[in-house]
Amino acid sequence: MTVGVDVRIHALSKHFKQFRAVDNLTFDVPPGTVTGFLGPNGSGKTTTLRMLLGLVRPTAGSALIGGRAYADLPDPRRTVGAVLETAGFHPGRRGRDHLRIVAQAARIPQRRVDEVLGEVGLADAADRRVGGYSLGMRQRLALAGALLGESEGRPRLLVLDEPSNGLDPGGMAWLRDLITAQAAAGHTVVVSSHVLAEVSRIADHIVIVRDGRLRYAGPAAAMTKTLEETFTDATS
Ligand SMILES: Nc1ncnc2c1ncn2[C@@H]1O[C@H](COP(=O)(O)OP(=O)(O)OP(=O)(O)O)[C@@H](O)[C@H]1O
Repeated sequence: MTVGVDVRIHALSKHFKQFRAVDNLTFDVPPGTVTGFLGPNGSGKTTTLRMLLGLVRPTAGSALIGGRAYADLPDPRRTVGAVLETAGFHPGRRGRDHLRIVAQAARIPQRRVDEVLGEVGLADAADRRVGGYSLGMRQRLALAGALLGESEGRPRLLVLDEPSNGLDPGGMAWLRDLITAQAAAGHTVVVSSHVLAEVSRIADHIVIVRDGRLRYAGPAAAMTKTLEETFTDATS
């Protein structure tokens, strides 16, 4: 097993005019672990993840994946998979066609499309238009897109922003198994979620932010209280 991709957030800030959405944030994500990225609504989690993925330009600081900014990765879609939001699909497109287009753009073999459709439980719905998908089905399609670039023996980073949104209980259990299997295979997973009970079952490492600032970072095993109590202490 190869363990490789770490994430380093250093003195990262994003200001929207006078508003500090992310404020001098520094933390590391160890490679091959699941890191739970937590914080109340509006605390800057999505903005941080978008900067990590090169979608938002930082006001200051850096967000590095294996020592490089996303834009400098030689093969970003194969190194990083992300689930950010489920609203961005073309409603008239079929699930399989959406993935085919993503695969083609990233020079990922088309055979991966059917593999990931099976992995996320969408094989039977692959030829339906995404506009008719439920929220949970769109979330599964987003996860399929994040898994497309995976290839044998190559460590990756998965960035998952609220991935359990809309999933039914079976879907939540499936997602939990997927995330722990990813880390067991040497991949790094950063997952933001408000479902603390789920996070406490899967996370090796916990990062908590509030008002764009770091409030807690450390191994889950080192917490002296429950995740709920740690979260409340860190954010009140
Ligand atoms: N493009 C933007 N322009 C202005 N303000 C923004 C922009 N993007 C985010 N913000 C603000 O930055 C703050 C942090 O937002 P962000 O989405 O990062 O929080 P979050 O922790 O992901 O919240 P949630 O848990 O609700 O998803 C919010 O107050 C939000 O309104």
